[in-house]
Amino acid sequence: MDVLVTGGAGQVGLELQRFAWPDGVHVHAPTRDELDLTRPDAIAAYVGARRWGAIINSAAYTAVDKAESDVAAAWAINALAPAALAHAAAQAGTPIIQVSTDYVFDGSKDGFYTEDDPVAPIGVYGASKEGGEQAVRTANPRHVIVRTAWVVSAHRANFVKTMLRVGADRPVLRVVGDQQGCPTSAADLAAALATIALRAAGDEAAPFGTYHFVNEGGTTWADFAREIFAQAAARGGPAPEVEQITTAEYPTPARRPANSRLSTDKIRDRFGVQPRPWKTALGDILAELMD
Ligand SMILES: NC(=O)C1=CN([C@@H]2O[C@H](COP(=O)(O)OP(=O)(O)OC[C@H]3O[C@@H](n4cnc5c(N)ncnc54)[C@H](OP(=O)(O)O)[C@@H]3O)[C@@H](O)[C@H]2O)C=CC1
Ligand SMILES: Cc1cn([C@H]2C[C@H](O)[C@@H](COP(=O)(O)OP(=O)(O)O[C@H]3O[C@@H](C)C(=O)[C@@H](O)[C@H]3O)O2)c(=O)[nH]c1=O
Repeated sequence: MDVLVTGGAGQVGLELQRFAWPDGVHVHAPTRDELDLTRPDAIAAYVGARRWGAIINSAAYTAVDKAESDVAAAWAINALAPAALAHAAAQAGTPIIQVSTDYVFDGSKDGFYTEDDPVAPIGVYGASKEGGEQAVRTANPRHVIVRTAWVVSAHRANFVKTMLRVGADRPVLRVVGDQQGCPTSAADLAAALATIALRAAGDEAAPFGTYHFVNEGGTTWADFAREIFAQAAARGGPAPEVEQITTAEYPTPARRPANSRLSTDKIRDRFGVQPRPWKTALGDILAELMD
């Protein structure tokens, strides 16, 4: 079976290629040069060229602050490209797995968001990703939308790598402590996506729909930073002090939800996926980066 992975050079796309797929599964991860997702004609041609078992769209415009002033580009990659991919997949009878984000929520809920909670994005990135969700739902009934959050890995730009880099230079870091979410290992997410893709490819009656996958447990960015440095210090890495500040004290172009913790009950129940605690997953990432 052939599986198409977009965004192959990204955090999740890289882990999808490293994943130990069963024998007989071939993962194709075209580069941006081989498949430019801003070109619907190129998407239709690439998808139509082969009989795909499943398509996993992990490509996205992920620069949350930059998206506020680069609206057309964010919408092109986060909404129009998923629409084209889902449409081409539907014409071939192929299931599509679309990766989405906790930033579709406004953060006003007190507790963990379920898949039934209403979306209300507060920034361009979240709005464009929500546009992608809607487009995929409309274009292809054989879809699985997987919302995730706070994705980290040993690759590309992410909060763990930023903290280690900045923490090596400064004795005190100021980090917001009033935004709650769920850190997620790109490798753990990739394993969940692979489970879903294999099921969706082989089962007409697979439980298509919208799901959440994050590592287990919630935290704040400040406490996430503290745990990064606690584990890094045990490996001989930097141990700066983390000063907890408010969102108002760390102004950014994009607003971010105050709470975007996601419930994973549905994916556990329907796909049998069991997320690990985020601190355990973080340990594997630091081992890869530092050992
Ligand atoms: N990172 C996070 O914290 C979170 C991510 N998500 C979602 O998870 C998914 C994966 O994110 P992640 O792996 O972290 O993202 P990355 O930013 O690491 O990777 C995104 C990938 O998309 C590719 N891409 C962007 N534009 C185009 C284009 N026009 N044509 C082809 N490829 C393009 C990039 O290509 P290139 O290498 O050339 O730049 C890159 O390989 C996304 O859907 C994202 O919205 C959800 C929640 C949190
Ligand atoms: C670097 C830094 C950030 N912060 C704050 C800013 C922000 O509120 C929070 C996280 O900042 P970042 O810019 O690293 O993360 P951000 O770009 O908001 O991460 C998001 O990316 C997109 C793609 C998603 O889908 C989300 O789930 C989420 O992971 O930490 C500090 O308070 N101090 C610091 O030194």
